[in-house]
Amino acid sequence: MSTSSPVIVALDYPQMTPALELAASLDPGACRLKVGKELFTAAGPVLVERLQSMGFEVFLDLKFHDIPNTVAGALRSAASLGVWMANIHVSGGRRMLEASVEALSGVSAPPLLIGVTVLTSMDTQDFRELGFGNALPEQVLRLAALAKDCGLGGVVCSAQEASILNEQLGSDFALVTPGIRPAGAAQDDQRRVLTPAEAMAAGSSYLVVGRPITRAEDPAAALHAINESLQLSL
Ligand SMILES: O=C(O)c1cc(=O)[nH]c(=O)n1[C@@H]1O[C@H](COP(=O)(O)O)[C@@H](O)[C@H]1O
Repeated sequence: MSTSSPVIVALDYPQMTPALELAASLDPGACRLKVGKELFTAAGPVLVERLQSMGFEVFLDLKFHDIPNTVAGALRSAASLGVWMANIHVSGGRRMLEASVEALSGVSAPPLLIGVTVLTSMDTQDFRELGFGNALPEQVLRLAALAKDCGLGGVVCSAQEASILNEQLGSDFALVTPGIRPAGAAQDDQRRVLTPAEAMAAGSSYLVVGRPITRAEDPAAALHAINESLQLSL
């Protein structure tokens, strides 16, 4: 099932059971689901298939970052699971990005291929420590422009960078934004954050939301409140 909600709920759980319980409490018409490194390492492809058979579109967030041949193979495996979205690190460089696009070119109904720019857990200080000479938003724009040039469908970035990316790269390039926190919610380890409504106003295409939903007393109600704040009645 497809949904008009931009919300992707991050299922960051250590095992299959709590992930399936949470999924069962949500409506596939009201969100998509993200399976990341922790859950996929524990539960594997079977879990992805279970979520899809419950009607959810799945973002397989394994952030591949390796030599071109290895990433291309990993993406072919992801595509064979029938996932809706998959991601790779743009900092793997042009040849890795082009090999990724090429790997999916022969696949029927391939996942939307998204490049990770600068993680939303990083702030300017973390970024400087890595020795980058330019400012953080400039680096996000540089990586996003490279991703677009290589044929990716969009990038993961902070919603704080969404308006500049939209302006420079056009609105048909998807912006997937984690670091979403409803007003008053704990920031946790995220650093570049915006509220759901602010992120949409800035030009985000999809909002990745984990703990504000999964750790809520009533996750379905927390998701509903976010959709309502976006004036979506689903
Ligand atoms: O690729 C991602 O999804 C991702 C990229 C990024 O820059 N920052 C980021 O937080 N994420 C993921 O988005 C989710 C955010 O979860 P919460 O911080 O709990 O809302 C986590 O599953 C992260 O792995």
